[in-house]
Amino acid sequence: DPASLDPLLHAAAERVATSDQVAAAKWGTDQPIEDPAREQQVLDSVAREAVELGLDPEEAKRVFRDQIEASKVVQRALHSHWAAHPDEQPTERPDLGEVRPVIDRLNDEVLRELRDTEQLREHPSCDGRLASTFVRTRHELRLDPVHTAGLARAVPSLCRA
Ligand SMILES: O=C(O)C(=O)C[C@]1(C(=O)O)C=C[C@@H](O)C=C1
Repeated sequence: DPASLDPLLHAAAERVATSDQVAAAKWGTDQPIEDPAREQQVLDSVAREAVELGLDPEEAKRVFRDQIEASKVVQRALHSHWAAHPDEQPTERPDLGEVRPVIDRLNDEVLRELRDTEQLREHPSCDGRLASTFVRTRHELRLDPVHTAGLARAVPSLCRA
C-alpha cells in the first residue's frame, strides 16, 4: 500500500527509542535533558533539508518540535524511573556524540516519509488512519507504556487537515 503511514510511524518510533540512549548518556551527569542549542540545530537543519525535498519548512519544524518533545517525555520518564528504582539504572553511559548522528539519520528518514505521505496527510481520512497506524505500530514494536506515551507525543502534528 503506497498510501501508508506505517513507515512514518516506524521512523518516529525509532527516533523515540533513541531517547533511551540519550537519557542514559545524561544520567548521573550535570547535562540537562533540555538542550536548546541542539534543538535549534536540529530544527535549522530539518528546515534546510525540507526545502530540498520540496516540503514546507515551517511544517517540517512543527513536526520536529513534536519529535523533540516526545524525546523529552521519554527521557524524563526514564530519569524519574531510575531515581525511584536504583537497581534499574543504566550501568554504562553512552556517548551523546555517538547517539546524535543516529538521531540525525532518523531525522532524514522522518523527512523522507513526510514527503512520501504528503497527500495522505492532507486527506480528511488522515486522523483515522493515524489512529489505527499508531495502535498497529505500538503492537508491532511491542512498545511499553513509556515509549507509547513518547510516540503519542510525536504524532499530533502529522495530519494537516
Ligand atoms: O540531543 C539531545 O541531547 C536530546 O536530548 C535529543 C533532543 C531531540 O529530540 O533531538 C531532545 C531534547 C534536547 O533538548 C535536544 C535534542
